[in-house]
Amino acid sequence: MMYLSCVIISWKVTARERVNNVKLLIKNCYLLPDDGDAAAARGDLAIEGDRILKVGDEGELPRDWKAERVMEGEDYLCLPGLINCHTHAAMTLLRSYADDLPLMYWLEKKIWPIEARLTADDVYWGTMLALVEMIESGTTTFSDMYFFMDRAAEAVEESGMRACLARGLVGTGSEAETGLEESKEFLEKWQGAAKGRISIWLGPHAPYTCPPDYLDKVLALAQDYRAGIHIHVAETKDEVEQINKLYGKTPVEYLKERGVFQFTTLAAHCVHLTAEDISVLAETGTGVAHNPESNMKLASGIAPVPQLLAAEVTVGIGTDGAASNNNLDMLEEMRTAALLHKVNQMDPLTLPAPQVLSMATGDGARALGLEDVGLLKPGYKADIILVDLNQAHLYPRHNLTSHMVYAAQASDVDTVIIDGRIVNGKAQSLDHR
Ligand SMILES: CSC[C@H]1O[C@@H](n2cnc3c(O)ncnc32)[C@H](O)[C@@H]1O
Ligand SMILES: [Zn+2]
Repeated sequence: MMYLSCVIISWKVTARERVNNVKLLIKNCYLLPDDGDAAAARGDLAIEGDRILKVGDEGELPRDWKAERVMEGEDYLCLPGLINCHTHAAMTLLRSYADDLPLMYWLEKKIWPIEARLTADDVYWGTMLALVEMIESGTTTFSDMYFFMDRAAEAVEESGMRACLARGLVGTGSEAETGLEESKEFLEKWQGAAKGRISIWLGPHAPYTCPPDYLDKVLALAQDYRAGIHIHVAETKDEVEQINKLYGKTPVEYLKERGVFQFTTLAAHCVHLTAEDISVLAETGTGVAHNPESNMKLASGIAPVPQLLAAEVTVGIGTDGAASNNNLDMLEEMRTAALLHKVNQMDPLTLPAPQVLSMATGDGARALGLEDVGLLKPGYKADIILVDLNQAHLYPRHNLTSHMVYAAQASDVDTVIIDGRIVNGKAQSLDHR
């Protein structure tokens, strides 16, 4: 833990000159066209405070507007920050701790026993490690479900990141009531904190850990606090069988019957769905967090993403925790999503690059109910990444959208801006070009 805290503190020091909400102008950078067409145009992007003021030709700069800081964008692609729709940040501490196992064995025999021994401090440092990894690889918002969430929220506040945080809730055993109490206190203390960068959700873990009477209590809390619900759904065949045995329903039917989908809901995984389940998710406006690498590694299956998209369900992308992935790299996750569904459908037209990039940005934001996040548009939050295109693997520049999905690497991310602030360590290099 000592070594980990030294690494993180040194990252914080490198990023010490975070630029605070100034008038920032990124000049002549590449901007992707809205329709993901081949040609990326060049243009300027202006930020004032926490918001985008102007992008390329969109919007007008006031005549007397003068940038306080100018960045030359010549070799940079400017993108909305990536949105990791489902993770368990502090599980970085369990990276490569238990691999090559199926979900339930992995959880019951390996993960839950060691999680029972984690302390609040562990969760702070594990979350901090995740934040460094996510920010340095271009993620600007994440949606998390774990415990000791006060400490996770502290880490988020310090890092400058945007996050939707949920205290995970298991409805059996002594933890059940404590979890509800803690969720209530968490909502009261942290909803809208860190200048609005933190949103608090409720995190009933899964249909198989949350019996009906417990889900009802969670929903009563959701009603009182107008909070969203973040839940694992239909992740494995075993889950579907177990819920069918218990309630004679699919996991989605079970949650629908309890009234879960009447609230803003983020359903993680959704691997094993019926056609009827997909209609329910579409009709209720439920967002889905697709986690292809975790689903592949735990051999849970392949989520019916093309079918969900055809039904107009909003699908974002997540990494899941670092113990089942084993990293938090959203560029890699995009590439996996695109390739997995093409080969699964035996159709290279499935999940084209522009669609996958939207899932990892604007669609992810919509799945998290963040209305002014995820797009480079005037009035939107200034959550922006600059990717350094001057890399052997990013030449020639035929199609920059494709480059982001199929060729870019985490280390290409140069500058990360969240809420108008530069939050990463490498960013200062731009100043000296
Ligand atoms: C109660 S806090 C969250 C809880 O979820 C566990 N978890 C991590 N990955 C998964 C997954 O893929 N499916 C179900 N549960 C998962 C994590 O270890 C925490 O205990
Ligand atoms: Zn998960």
